[in-house]
Amino acid sequence: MDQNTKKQRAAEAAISLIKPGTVVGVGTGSTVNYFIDALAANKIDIEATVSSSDASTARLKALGIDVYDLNEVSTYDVYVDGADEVTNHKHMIKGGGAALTREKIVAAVAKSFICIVDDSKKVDVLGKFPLPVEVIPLARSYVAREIVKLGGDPVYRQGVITDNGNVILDVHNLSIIEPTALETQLNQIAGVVCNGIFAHRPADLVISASETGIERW
Ligand SMILES: O=C[C@H](O)[C@H](O)[C@H](O)COP(=O)(O)O
Repeated sequence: MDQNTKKQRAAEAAISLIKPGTVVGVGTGSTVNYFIDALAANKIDIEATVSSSDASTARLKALGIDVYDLNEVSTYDVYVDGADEVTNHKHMIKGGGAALTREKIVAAVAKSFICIVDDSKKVDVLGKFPLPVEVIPLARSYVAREIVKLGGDPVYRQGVITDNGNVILDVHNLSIIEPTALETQLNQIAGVVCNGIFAHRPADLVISASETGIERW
């Protein structure tokens, strides 16, 4: 079974957790694209969505699904998003598609976070996937030097501007033993907008698809 089929199966497994009449939080990426398509195909009568990126907003609207501005919503039940890595503790690395900051905000407003992945994303320790850090453009070199002091190897993601007008540093060679502490530490560097560790707000449920079926934890 190829990776895209697994992504699709994880996305479709999340559909049964979506209740009619509710607002649904929608993440970003190829796995979430399958979720958006399944939301439309299953014709679940949701009230609307809130979205974590311009790309997801465009896909939702193209399929006739309403998108609320997050400022119109005080809270909502379920946020569904993919991840680049996820652990048994439901900590994640996100931001491979540069959408980490809006994802963290939209996830923060949700009562629960459902992470949908194929089984290649499951890891014991975060950090093999280079950690995305969104940075104010003016601060790029300064932030990179500060990250080197923390033991990481930052690489500027050339040609990528986030939906917020910022740039991304991908930090290689981190073994993230204490994700909550590193999430906080990175956020304290002046010029960092957000980093891709989701540990302060982990997932509540991970749905992972493999050759043999769906695993939930
Ligand atoms: O910025 C992108 C997001 O964090 C994605 O959720 C993450 O990169 C996983 O993407 P995909 O489902 O395409 O593997």
